[in-house]
Amino acid sequence: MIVLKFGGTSVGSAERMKEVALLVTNGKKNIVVLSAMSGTTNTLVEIAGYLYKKNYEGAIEQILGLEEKYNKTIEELYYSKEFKSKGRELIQSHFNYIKSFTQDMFTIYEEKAILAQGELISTALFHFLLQEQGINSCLIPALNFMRIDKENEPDSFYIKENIQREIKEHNNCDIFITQGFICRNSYGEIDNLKRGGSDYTASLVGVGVNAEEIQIWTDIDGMHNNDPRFVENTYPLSHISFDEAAELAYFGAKILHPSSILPAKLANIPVRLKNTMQPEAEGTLVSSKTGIEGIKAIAAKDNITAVKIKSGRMLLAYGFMRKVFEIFEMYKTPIDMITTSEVAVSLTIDETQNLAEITEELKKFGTVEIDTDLSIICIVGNFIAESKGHALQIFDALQNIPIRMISYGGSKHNVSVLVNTSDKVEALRSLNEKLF
Ligand SMILES: Nc1ncnc2c1ncn2[C@@H]1O[C@H](COP(=O)(O)OP(=O)(O)O)[C@@H](O)[C@H]1O
Ligand SMILES: N[C@@H](CC(=O)OP(=O)(O)O)C(=O)O
Repeated sequence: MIVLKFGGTSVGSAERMKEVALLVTNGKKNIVVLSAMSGTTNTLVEIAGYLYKKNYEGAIEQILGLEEKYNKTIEELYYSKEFKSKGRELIQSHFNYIKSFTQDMFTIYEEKAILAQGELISTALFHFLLQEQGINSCLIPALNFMRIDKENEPDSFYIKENIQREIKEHNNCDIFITQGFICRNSYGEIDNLKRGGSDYTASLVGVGVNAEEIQIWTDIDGMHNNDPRFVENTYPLSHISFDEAAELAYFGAKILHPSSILPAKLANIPVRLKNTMQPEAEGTLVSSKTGIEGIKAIAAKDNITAVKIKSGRMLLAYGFMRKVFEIFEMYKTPIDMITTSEVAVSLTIDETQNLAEITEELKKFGTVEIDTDLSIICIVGNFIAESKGHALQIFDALQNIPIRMISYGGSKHNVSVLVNTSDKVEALRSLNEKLF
């Protein structure tokens, strides 16, 4: 079995959906994971924003705009009157549900239910499309098998058991369609795997059914060596290892959700990144093979905050680091980079909801400085300990850029530098010129 995930741009119009239909019908029993049509989740987030503020006029305007977009898509998507009418009914029922929130209390639970509508609609529309084409497809609702636990981590055992049950129950189907992104939480409420989470769904589904391969179909021909949104002349990498892909995804390569590689790595299921608009392009294969030595790619992660704790008294004492880390653990805030000196510890975080409380706690150990608007530039590759010159190349490329922190040697796949976000694009371009 192969799991094929199509992102928002890949199902972003009637025309695109028809192309996806051609790609998934290759005679095999595949599982298709779909995101919401592009722009939908962003609009649903905006609608939720209006509803929180009780700005019903603003909410209704957005809701009607989105509904109209879907009604237009229906006209282009289906050929027969029967399916056009089925599509319209489906849209009406989802939008009546969304409109119902303009009359009631609005909390995070309602927000999550609204955000789920994008994937519920795209998968139902796609299922109708395959049915109209005479393809024997089945919808298997993600809300029946995708679950996260109290720590917001996927419940792998539950997912495996329930997706396999769903597939068995629909044994006569040729193509299985399910929603990316959405799930239930440990209380059974509708929840999600965070923005961009459909890749994560694909990976968890792939592991749940022990797939031959997990394919992530998007709007670019694979993982590029640098961020194509900021740098010209980037190129796709034909092969990278699980570790390299995980570092790139975590440090900002938007093509993959940060958590999507780990489940595939643990189950040793290859992940292939493909371009829906150019299916013949080779794409990128992510697997356990390490590949050649050297620098492979660069990514950047924004919205980084640096926290510096200065304490002449405590640092030399053993146990100091543990106390610092415990505070971040207490507030469930992951640390990305860390450096130490004799009198200070500097570290970076990207989740700042609890920064005020963390700062108060840290002040018990010394003075605390907070720096915002920073970016981590992550240089990824296979740096074996004996090889020389990589650091020199990197710092030569960054000679005109103020560097705030450096992390080298933490893993053999990653060198990270912290820069001001205002210098990020120049840093990415300069590294591109010097390294590739
Ligand atoms: N290193 C990279 N390689 C490829 N794409 C990247 C990279 N870094 C950022 N991107 C961006 O990721 C986009 C694809 O991700 P995304 O927009 O989430 O797709 P989808 O909607 O299919 O999930 C590309 O269009 C590209 O601009
Ligand atoms: N629709 C969700 C989930 C997702 O993964 O979308 P995409 O595959 O288009 O990045 C989002 O926009 O966050």
